[in-house]
Amino acid sequence: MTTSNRILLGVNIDHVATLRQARGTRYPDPVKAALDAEEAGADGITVHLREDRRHIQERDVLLLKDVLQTRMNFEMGVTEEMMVFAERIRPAHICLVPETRQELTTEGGLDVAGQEARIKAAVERLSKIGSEVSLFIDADERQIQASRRVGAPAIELHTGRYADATTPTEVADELQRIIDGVNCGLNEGLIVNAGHGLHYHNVEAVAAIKGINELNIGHALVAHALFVGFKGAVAEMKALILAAAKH
Ligand SMILES: CC(=O)[C@@H](O)[C@H](O)COP(=O)(O)O
Ligand SMILES: NCC(=O)COP(=O)(O)O
Repeated sequence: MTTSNRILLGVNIDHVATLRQARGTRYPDPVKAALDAEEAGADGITVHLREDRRHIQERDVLLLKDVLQTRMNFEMGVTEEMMVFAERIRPAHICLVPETRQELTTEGGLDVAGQEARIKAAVERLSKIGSEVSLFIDADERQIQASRRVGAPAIELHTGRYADATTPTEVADELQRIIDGVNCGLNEGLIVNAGHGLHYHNVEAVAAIKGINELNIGHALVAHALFVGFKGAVAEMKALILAAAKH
């Protein structure tokens, strides 16, 4: 069980691609954003190749595979098309996420407990290509224990409900749920990551949870980058989470 204060920042560049796709242009290029993020201290780059290709495209993933100095965390739905693509690019990390076409964003965690055989088969298949597989789940004991049973070495706890909480009580309850989830994951022997909806104003409490390995953050970074530049946005976030993790 790791209880060190070291915490990693995974920079999700999906929404750089969102801006590009909005006009069908060649810019802004998420590959450039990834390289800038690495220079500014990102420990890894996260991309979600959605089934509907609303932001990241295959071209982005293929280029990133060649140019990243850090490592790619490839988020994907559990579909045969994505399995085949992942086998082709062999990313260092793969995060299995739930996906529906109509959703605005990833609304909840993967139901691992409800489909253990299917997820176990996917984890086994993707582990064979040398990728570390994590499961994007809610901070729920049932899902965490199922994640361990299907053989995933890592989980990423969905922090969306915490990020969306409005009242102090709600925020405290959601934060406690994440803390309990982290402890449960560590007790199960899992690497515990977290992400979704994290922002400069809400990230410190999550970064301060002992034992979290990595935070994946995207939308807030891209939004802030409009005003301070991508490198500045990443460097600011990295400084914030490192300082919070030290306390
Ligand atoms: C799984 C997840 O949380 C990320 O992929 C992130 O949310 C990307 O943004 P969209 O959900 O808006 O595609
Ligand atoms: N898995 C979460 C992620 O990569 C980033 O989510 P968000 O910060 O864009 O909400």
